[in-house]
Amino acid sequence: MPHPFQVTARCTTTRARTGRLSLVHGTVETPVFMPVGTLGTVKSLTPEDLTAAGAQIILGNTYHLYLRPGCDVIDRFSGLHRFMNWDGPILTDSGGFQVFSLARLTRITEAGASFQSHIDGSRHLLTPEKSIEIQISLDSDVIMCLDQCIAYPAERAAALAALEITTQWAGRCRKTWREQSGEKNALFGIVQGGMYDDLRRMSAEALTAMDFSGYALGGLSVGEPNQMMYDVAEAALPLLPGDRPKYIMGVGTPEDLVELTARGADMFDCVMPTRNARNGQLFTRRGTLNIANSRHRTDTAPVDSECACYTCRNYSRAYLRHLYQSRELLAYRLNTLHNLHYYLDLTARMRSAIAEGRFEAFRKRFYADREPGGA
Ligand SMILES: CNc1nc2c(CCNCc3ccccc3)c3nc(N)[nH]c(=O)c3cc2[nH]1
Repeated sequence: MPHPFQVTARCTTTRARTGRLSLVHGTVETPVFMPVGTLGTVKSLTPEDLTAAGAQIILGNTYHLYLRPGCDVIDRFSGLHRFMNWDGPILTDSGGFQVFSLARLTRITEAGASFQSHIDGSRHLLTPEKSIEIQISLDSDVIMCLDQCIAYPAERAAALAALEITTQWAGRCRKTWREQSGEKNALFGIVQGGMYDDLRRMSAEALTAMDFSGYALGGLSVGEPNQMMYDVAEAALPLLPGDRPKYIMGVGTPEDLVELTARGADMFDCVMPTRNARNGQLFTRRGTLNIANSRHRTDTAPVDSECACYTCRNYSRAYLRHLYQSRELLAYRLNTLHNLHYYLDLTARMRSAIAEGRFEAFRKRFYADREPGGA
């Protein structure tokens, strides 16, 4: 299929832009935040909840789903959509990052990543070909190349070695994708290179030459200072083709989404809205608040008086604090519904601001609303 992305509006004073990504299971308006659904579920939410909250595309994960429930189970449903009853677009990560961050006794060779399952200790070899085959069997709309994410800090030589393996694997991924999926779904290359601008340029040029449907910046949000992440993204994003979507993996806070959209990024994923919800940290326009704090004990107001989500329309901070203190299951669901709505609404407001030529005003207001001590 011709590459599936077109830019629909551009900011004149920053690199922010809106775009449209046409995928097999639907169209995605960018900038977009993609809720993480590691094990075929965005924890505590149904697909109807996700749609009501404004989710356009969700994330699945090759590593997790391959280990449990296993591809043979998902094959019975012809893919992840029917298995989890989500009929919108799905992006699957290739498993590289999860092997490094979750598995034990991982060994990387040119062949692939050999590792021990964090579930039962069984040994596996994840090759570029295998990762693409699993993502095709998941019927993923956006497939990610298998890559090697380098930790932070990393010596230049280690960053170079990881990007060379990543580049070699990208070629093998593209070959398998062309042979086995007929290019039906989109395939994204992942730029590595640590915090070294010259290595990032080398990686971006090598992947651009292979002509992918879209490109991701990997190797960020791995413990580096925030400003360093912004600087690496600022230097690397313009090296990628302007007519292809640019995805920054594992990012980030609301501020990160605003700052990286301003630098030209189109797609984001992060566990923060869902994970922090389960830890009682709620996002609002004024900043974050911790619902366990005793100051909310008798507060009859919603989390955020300007929020239109189900939680804010129906429940008070006092009730949410009570549920959280009681470790009631409903606490996780209501907190997650709110946080996900906040992230999805933030990206929807950015899309409108860019389309209407007022992104800088939006960015100023975003910071002006935030109270120093949080919400
Ligand atoms: C949090 N910081 C961070 N995350 C990164 C990820 C994973 C992105 N999230 C995908 C996901 C999908 C389903 C379930 C859970 C997570 C990366 N993935 C790849 N392939 N390569 C990276 O360099 C890379 C770098 C990252 N930094």
